[in-house]
Amino acid sequence: MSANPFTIIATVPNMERVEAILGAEGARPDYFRLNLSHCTVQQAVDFLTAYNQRCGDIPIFLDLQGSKIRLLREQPTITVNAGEEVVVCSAPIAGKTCLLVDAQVVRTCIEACGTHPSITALIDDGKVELRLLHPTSDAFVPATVVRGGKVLPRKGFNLSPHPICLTTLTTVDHEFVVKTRVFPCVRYALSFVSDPREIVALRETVGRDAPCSRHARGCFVAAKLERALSVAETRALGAVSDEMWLCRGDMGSQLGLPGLAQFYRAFVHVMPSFGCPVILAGEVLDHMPMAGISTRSEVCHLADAVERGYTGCVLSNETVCPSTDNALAAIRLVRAVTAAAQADRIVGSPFGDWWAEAQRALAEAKKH
Ligand SMILES: Nc1ncnc2c1ncn2[C@@H]1O[C@H](COP(=O)(O)OP(=O)(O)OP(=O)(O)O)[C@@H](O)[C@H]1O
Ligand SMILES: CC(=O)C(=O)O
Repeated sequence: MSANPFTIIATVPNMERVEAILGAEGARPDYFRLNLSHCTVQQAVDFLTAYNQRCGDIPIFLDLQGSKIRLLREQPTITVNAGEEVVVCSAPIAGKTCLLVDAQVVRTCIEACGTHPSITALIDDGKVELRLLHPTSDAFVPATVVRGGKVLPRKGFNLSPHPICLTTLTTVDHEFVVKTRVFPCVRYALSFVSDPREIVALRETVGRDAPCSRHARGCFVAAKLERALSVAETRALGAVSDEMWLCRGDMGSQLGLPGLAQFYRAFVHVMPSFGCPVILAGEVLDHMPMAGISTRSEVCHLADAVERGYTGCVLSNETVCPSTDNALAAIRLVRAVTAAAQADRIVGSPFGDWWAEAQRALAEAKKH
């Protein structure tokens, strides 16, 4: 069997899922990922202590929130319906259906509503959509639900264009980094980056002497591309990052789905010039968590990802989903499909003649 250079990063919610994955045949990912937005600093440290003992030789990405906006931890789980009136606020208000965000985000929404008549907020990658209305108080922003659904704590809250640009780490991320840099297996992924100074600040916070600073530039950092950026801005991020993740969940909320398609079409051609590996993230096998089977479309897209030169993918819901069986099946399927799609495997497959013909066609196209 040929080597499969396509790497798999599997998101895990807890050590039980790590154990289940490690104990299963043929479902071993190359890296794990823990999203720090869903745990406290102490929970992250406890998890990493156990992880380090069990499988510290497998690097794990710690995903930092950066400038990503999320509903607060205190957000009650509720269902909102299309047409319903709700409010966006930072603390519960009696008699109103509240969507809780940081006070700074409420202020940002109020300012934005003053200058733009129609602002949309997308929650949980667009599963719930709000139209923000003219605010009459500085405590909340009224909104109408355009697309109803379940609202859960800590889900992403997207305003487009994304209103926060950082040049350094937030206080919360700083605390996570200081407490987790002692684990040699740790790598970092930074959400919603827009400025290379954020990456530099992260490496400086980790420091050269930290146990996880085992790479050429110190600690390993993946920049998560999730918002509208120019080619020059993306190149500048690529120049200081060890790899970049194209995060299509949030990017789809930021650009809209037709916008994502337009951006994506051009992005793949510019990608080889970034000078660092690019990983595909967000809804890679979106049908697996619920259905336990992927669509043909998802499988073909994985083959395209190999062809385009993505060096791997991040599995999110696919491996945190309640069904361990479906999580294992997702990892196995990515492995099987991306291995089968490697050029040297196609040569010896029943499609070898197709591959030879494809190479001839590509060479011919290059001449013109
Ligand atoms: N450590 C965890 N504890 C509890 N639930 C988790 C944990 N990690 C992930 N989840 C659940 O799985 C979902 C998918 O995880 P994931 O981290 O990929 O998505 P996310 O919250 O949308 O963030 P991002 O956009 O950064 O990927 C989360 O929204 C959350 O509901
Ligand atoms: C994975 C991720 O962060 C996204 O697709 O938005």
